[in-house]
Amino acid sequence: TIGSSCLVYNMFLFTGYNFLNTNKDSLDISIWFNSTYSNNTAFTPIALLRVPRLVNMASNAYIKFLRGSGVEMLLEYVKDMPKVGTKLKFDLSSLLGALFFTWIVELLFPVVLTYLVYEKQQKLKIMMKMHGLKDGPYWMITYTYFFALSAVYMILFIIFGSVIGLRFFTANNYSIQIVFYFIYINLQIALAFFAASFFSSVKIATVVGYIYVFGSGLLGAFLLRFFVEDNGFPKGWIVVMEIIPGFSLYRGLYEFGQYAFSGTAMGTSGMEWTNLSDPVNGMRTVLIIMVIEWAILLPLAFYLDQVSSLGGGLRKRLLISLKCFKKRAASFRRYSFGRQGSKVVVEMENPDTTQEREVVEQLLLEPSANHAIISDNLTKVYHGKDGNPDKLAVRGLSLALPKGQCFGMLGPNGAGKTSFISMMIGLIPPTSGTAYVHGMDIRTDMNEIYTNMGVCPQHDLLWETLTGREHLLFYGRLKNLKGAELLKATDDSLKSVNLFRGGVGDKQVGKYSGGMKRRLSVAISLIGDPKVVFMDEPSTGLDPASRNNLWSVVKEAKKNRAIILTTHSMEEAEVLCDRLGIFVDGGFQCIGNPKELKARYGGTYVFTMTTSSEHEQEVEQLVRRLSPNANRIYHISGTQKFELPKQEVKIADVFNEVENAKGRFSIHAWGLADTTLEDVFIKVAKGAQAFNV
Ligand SMILES: Nc1ncnc2c1ncn2[C@@H]1O[C@H](COP(=O)(O)OP(=O)(O)OP(=O)(O)O)[C@@H](O)[C@H]1O
Repeated sequence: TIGSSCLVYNMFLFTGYNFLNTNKDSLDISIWFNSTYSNNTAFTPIALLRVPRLVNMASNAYIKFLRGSGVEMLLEYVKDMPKVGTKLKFDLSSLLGALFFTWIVELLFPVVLTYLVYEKQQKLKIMMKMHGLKDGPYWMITYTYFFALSAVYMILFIIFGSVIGLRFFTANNYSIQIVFYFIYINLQIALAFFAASFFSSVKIATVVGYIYVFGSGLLGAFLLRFFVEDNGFPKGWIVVMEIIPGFSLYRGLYEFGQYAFSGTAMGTSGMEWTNLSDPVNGMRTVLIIMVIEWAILLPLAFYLDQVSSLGGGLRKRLLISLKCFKKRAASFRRYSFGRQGSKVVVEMENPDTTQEREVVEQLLLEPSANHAIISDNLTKVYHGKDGNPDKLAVRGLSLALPKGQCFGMLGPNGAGKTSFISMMIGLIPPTSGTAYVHGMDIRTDMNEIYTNMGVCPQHDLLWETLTGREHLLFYGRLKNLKGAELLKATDDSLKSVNLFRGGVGDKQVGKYSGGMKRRLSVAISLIGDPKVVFMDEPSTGLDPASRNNLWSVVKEAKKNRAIILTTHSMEEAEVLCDRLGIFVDGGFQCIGNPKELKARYGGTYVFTMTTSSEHEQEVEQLVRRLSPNANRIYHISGTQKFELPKQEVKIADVFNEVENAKGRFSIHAWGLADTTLEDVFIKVAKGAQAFNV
C-alpha cells in the first residue's frame, strides 16, 4: 500500500516499510527492522539483515505499481548509503563463543586419559601394586594430582579471561563460574578414569581423547545449540544430550555467554545466582546432571579398573564376591590327562614332581610357618581365540619353598615359566589350583601378599622421567620405610647394584643403558626387605662384571627370604640356586639341587676327538676299547663326540689310549669333560619334548 505502512512478521524478524510521501514521481520509504531499536523485554538474536535487499524489494514493488505487474526491475542497483563511522564495540569473547572455551576446558581430558593409559600400558600401575600400593591410596593420589592440575588450569583460565577484560568472565558472577568449573573438572577426571579402563594403548587413547574433545565441542556448537535455540524442541531430549559431559560443558559455557552478551546489550551484569531459576537458563540442570554423573562414573570407573586390569585374586573377589575358604581335596594324581586343541596329552608324572606334590599335600594339612611359598596344583590354560586351540601353559604345578632358599626355574622358551610367575604375582588368574605366600592365598589375598613381595619382572617397568633414586625412594615408601631409614636403604640399594658412584642414581632412567635399568629393577625388587621375591630372568642383558655383581647381591638377599628366579643361564642357576626345577611344556621334569641333578642325569663323561676323516673308524674303535657301551652323540667332518658311562671308564686309561693313538695317526684335538648342567638341561628338555610330540 503506497502512502501507508505495512509490517512483515516472523518469529525473530520484524520488518516495517513506511512509505512516507510516496507518489508517482518519487519513492520515499523508511525500512524498520528489529535492530533499529532495542527490545528490552527479552534477548532476541540479531539476524544479519540485508538492508539493500529490502530496499530493492520495495523499489521493485513500486515499479510494478507504476507500470503494471508485468514490469520487473532486472538489476538490483540500490546500495547501502554511506554512513558516518561509529566506534566498533568489540567483545572478543562473543567472537570466540562457547565452542572455543569448550575446547580449552576439555583439552585437559586427553592429558589425564593418556597418563592413566600410559601407566597401564607400561604396567607401572601393576608394578606399584606389586610393591604394596593399595588401590585406595593409588586412586586418591592420582585423583588429587589431576584435580590439582585441573584446578590450577581453570584458575589461570578465569584469571587470564578476566585480565584481558572478556565479559564472558567479568560479567558473570564468579562464584557461579567457580562452582561450575569445580564440578566439571571433577566429572572430567572421573570420565578419564572411566575411559582409561577401555584402553590399553596410549596411542589409541590419545587419538580417541582428541576426537572426543573436538567432536563434542563441534556437535555442541552445531547440534545442541541449534536444539537449545529451537523453542519447539523437547526439553527432555536436551537433558538427555547433556548427559554427555562435553555437551553439559558446552551448555554451561553457552549460558555464561548468553548472559554476558545480553548483559552487554541491556547494560546489565551477566548471570547471577537468581538467574538459575530463569526458565531459559539451562545452568541449573547442567550442574545437577554433572554432579549425578560424577557420583556414578567414579565408582563405576573404580569397579571397571579392578575387573579389567588387575590380577585374578581381587578380580575374583569383586566379581563373584565369594570368599573362598581353604578346601583341600587331596586329589593325588599320578597320571593326568590334558587336552591341547585336538591333541590329547597323557602325562606321566615323574618321581621328583610326585615327591614335591606329596610334600605340598603334607604342608597344606599341617601348615608350616617356615614355608614361604606353597604352590598347589597351579594350572594355567590360555583359551584360544579366533579358532586357535587352548594352550595349557602350566599343568598342575606343585612346589614348596622354605625361607632362605633360592629356587631356579630353567626351561626352554615357551615352557611356561613366565606364566607361573605371572600367576604368583597376581598378573593373571590361575585357571585352577592355587598358591599360598606365607599362608595367604593368591586368589583372595593378593593385596596383603603385595606388602611382603618384591618383583623383578622380565621387562623393566620404570618411569623414564624419574631417576633411579626416585624409583627406590618411591618403592621404599610403599614398603613403609621412612626418614633416615629410607634414605639409608636407598643409598645401600644403589651401591649394591653399582648405580651410586658418579651420581648415576640421580640421572633420569630414560638415559640409562639396558643393563643399568635391569640392575635398578633388581634393586627395586629387594628394597624394603620383602619376604618373597620373584625374579624373571634378572641377569638378561648384563655384561659379565655386572652379572657377577648382581649374583652377589642375590646371594646376600636370599639369606632371609625365599626367591624364585627364572633363567636361561645354567651358570647363574648353579651359582645362585639351592634347588632347581627343569620346566618343560608346563611342568617340572626334574627337581633337585644342581649337584644332585648332574649326578643323576650326568653319569657319563663326554669324550671329543678331531682327526682327519680317514681315521674316524680308528677313533671309534679306540672309544669302544675304553667303554663298550659308549654312545656317539655328535659327528661332523672328523669331529666326533661320545658319551662314556662313568662306571666303565678310568680317566688314566683315556690318557693312555690317546697317547698310544698319537703314534698311529694324527690327532688334531681331543678332550674329556664331566657333565655340565647344560648337558643335563639339554638331555631333560629334549627327552620331555620328544615324549610330548
Ligand atoms: N596371553 C597368552 N595367550 C595365549 N598363549 C599364551 C599367552 N601367554 C603365553 N602364552 C603361551 O603359553 C606358553 C608359555 O609361555 P610363557 O611366556 O609362560 O613361557 P616362558 O617359559 O616364560 O618363555 P620365555 O623363556 O621365552 O620367557 C607359550 O606357548 C606361550 O605361547
